[in-house]
Amino acid sequence: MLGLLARPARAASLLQRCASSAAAPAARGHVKIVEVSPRDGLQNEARVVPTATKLELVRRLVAAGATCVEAGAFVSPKWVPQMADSPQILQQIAQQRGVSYPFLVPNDKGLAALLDIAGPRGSAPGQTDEIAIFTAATDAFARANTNCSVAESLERLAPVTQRALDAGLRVRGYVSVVGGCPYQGDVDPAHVGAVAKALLDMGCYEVSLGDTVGVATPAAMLAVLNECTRHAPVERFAAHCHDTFGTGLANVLACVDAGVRTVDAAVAGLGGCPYSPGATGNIDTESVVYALHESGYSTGFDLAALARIGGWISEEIGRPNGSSAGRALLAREAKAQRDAQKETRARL
Ligand SMILES: CC(C)(COP(=O)([O-])OP(=O)([O-])OC[C@H]1O[C@@H](n2cnc3c(N)ncnc32)[C@H](O)[C@@H]1OP(=O)([O-])[O-])[C@@H](O)C(=O)NCCC(=O)NCCSC(=O)C[C@@](C)(O)CC(=O)[O-]
Repeated sequence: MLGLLARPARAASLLQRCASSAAAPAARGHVKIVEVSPRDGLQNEARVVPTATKLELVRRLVAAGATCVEAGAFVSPKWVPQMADSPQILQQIAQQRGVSYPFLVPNDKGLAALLDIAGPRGSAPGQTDEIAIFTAATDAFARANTNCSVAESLERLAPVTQRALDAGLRVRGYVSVVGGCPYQGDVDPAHVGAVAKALLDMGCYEVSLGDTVGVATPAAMLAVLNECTRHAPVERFAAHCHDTFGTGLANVLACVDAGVRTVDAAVAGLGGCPYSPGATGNIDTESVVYALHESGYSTGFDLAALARIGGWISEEIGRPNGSSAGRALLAREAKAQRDAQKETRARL
């Protein structure tokens, strides 16, 4: 991929090819993208984003090829006001066959509220087939995020997980601050491995490794992955990278090279971390999809459609588009449209 940078003409034609088709060659297999923008991307927005906009974001992402969209969080609205309409989202989401819509659940109260709407799996309306539970690699971050230590959060989450599994839901786990903590600094990868193991032992089908504040490097993510894979095969782990220091995409690609086949990302690089000053959003889905397609992986996404969603949602919430890949694709599309109009006028 880096070779492209030195060859603008080839880069331009690759961009055009990427923008025109989701069906890039997939010689190296499929990477699942968990689109987290409706939840992780929007949760820190100070201005309330209308429920209809969130639903439209989910709808557009699925239309662009997403098969897993993290659609909201049944957390305390006192802690995260932006997620207060998650029950309405779950009720109103136009669910598509073959697409998962996980919701974050921090405790029994959140699960009870979700099950009140969703019911056991298979009982419509408003069903989801998946929840995501979350803890951290450090006590300081766990306290800031969930008001309890890591050990306490695991104790709290075990019965939540069991109850969700009994209701037929799949449970995904998150470990935050795997690459560094804004309060405690360095994080021991072996400790991340132990927390990830606890989530897997509980019944999580997968654990997403969150570089929450975007400080990890590829070497750091690989050290974490090495420790985690002492406990379970690499397919049980996902990469969740933020891009504060510009290493997000390199971290994702290093993890994929090491065998990770699920990557979390947010369109337009939406997001941020309320507990880490200056932390930027999630790695943008557009650059992840571009880099994966160009590296021979499939993702199922239509990159041009994704770029349009990034432009649209950025305008809706009044933020600059945080995806440089998305901005480039949109600029090229706009130029192609202008050229086509010029040509039409010239022919008349
Ligand atoms: C865990 C708690 C609830 C503990 O919060 P607490 O204050 O210790 O709990 P509490 O039991 O004392 O409850 C406080 C109030 O919240 C209510 N409450 C309690 N639970 C719920 C619930 N589920 N749904 C709705 N309301 C709830 C509860 O009823 C009570 O209301 P009051 O009685 O005062 O009116 C709180 O700390 C919380 O909600 N934290 C969530 C914070 C959060 O959502 N953070 C962002 C998601 S994690 C993340 O972004 C990282 C990730 C996943 O993306 C990966 C990465 O990047 O690393």
